[in-house]
Amino acid sequence: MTMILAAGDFDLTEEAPAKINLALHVTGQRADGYHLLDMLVTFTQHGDRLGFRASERDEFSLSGRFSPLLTADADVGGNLVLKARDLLRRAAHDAGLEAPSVHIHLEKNLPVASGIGGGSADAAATLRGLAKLWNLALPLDTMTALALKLGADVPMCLASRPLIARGIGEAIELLPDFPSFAMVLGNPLVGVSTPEVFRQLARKDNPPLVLASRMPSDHSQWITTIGTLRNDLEPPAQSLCGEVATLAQMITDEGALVTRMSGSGATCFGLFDDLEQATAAAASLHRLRPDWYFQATETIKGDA
Ligand SMILES: C[C@](O)(CO)[C@H](O)COP(=O)(O)OP(=O)(O)OC[C@H]1O[C@@H](n2ccc(N)nc2=O)[C@H](O)[C@@H]1O
Ligand SMILES: Nc1ncnc2c1ncn2[C@@H]1O[C@H](COP(=O)(O)OP(=O)(O)OP(=O)(O)O)[C@@H](O)[C@H]1O
Repeated sequence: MTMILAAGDFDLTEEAPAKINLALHVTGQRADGYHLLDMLVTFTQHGDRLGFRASERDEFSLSGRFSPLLTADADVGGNLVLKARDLLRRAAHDAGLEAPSVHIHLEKNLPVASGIGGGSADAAATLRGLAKLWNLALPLDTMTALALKLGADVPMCLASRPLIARGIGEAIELLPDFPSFAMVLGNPLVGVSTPEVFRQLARKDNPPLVLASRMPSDHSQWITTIGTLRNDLEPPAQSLCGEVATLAQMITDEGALVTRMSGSGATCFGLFDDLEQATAAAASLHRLRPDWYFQATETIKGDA
């Protein structure tokens, strides 16, 4: 079913911003095999959107460019939106609260399995949206614990504000003074397997993310600082998927101040001076590769 997500059709709507790993340093490995990460993370204005309305029975519908890659069937696809709904409903019932039937609509604008955490963002937006619709007023700690059960990136996406995350993503420090950046997102629409990228890492004990004792104080200092950081998953992703290096070079050639891959790829981002330049770059990239995904956007600034 195709449906345009118009706010008026729903009791409330919730944005699900893309998660961008401005830096991702792999610093070790836990006994269970999961890798320890130091991440500088921000979120974009562009993202998925969810709509919620009271309904006689639970319903889930999808629209948007990337919705054909997902299924609305809870049992087949195990969509994270439905997992988040069920988890929050159980927590509400355990607390003696009502969590009535609901129609959830997901407008899927973000490429799937692409290193920008779309599924995690949708799960977090579902927790935020349903907590409001059901008037749950659960403590932030409870919401964060529920988020972590849905995935390591979901607590970050619950915040959807610039932050540093450590561990596997659960230890979060918000960055209230972090600026907004103009950004181009690019994806060759070729899947890269996250476990395979981690398996191909040459080293698992890379230097941690160290920001000088004083945080950069403005936009241009942050750009310089971000330029000195890394995504340790980029070399293995490049060797598994040749398009990643091609894409990064194309974004750099459009004049990006910093170009890097996000997460385990294949999405790469470029930082630009302003949205006008980012929009022109995205249009030019689209002309070069109309079959790939390019999007100009701005990132969400910290809540100072
Ligand atoms: C790398 C990040 O993009 C950083 O934001 C995310 O943590 C990845 O999150 P994701 O796509 O939800 O991936 P998950 O489903 O959690 O993990 C997929 C697989 O990647 C590997 N994995 C993932 C995260 C991590 N810290 N160490 C790992 O070794 C594990 O083999 C895991 O089974
Ligand atoms: N709502 C959803 N949106 C996207 N993917 C979903 C969703 N629900 C379940 N999935 C499944 O989750 C997997 C990961 O999708 P997602 O888009 O979150 O990955 P990602 O962008 O690589 O995330 P990360 O940056 O955390 O690695 C996909 O293979 C997809 O089938």
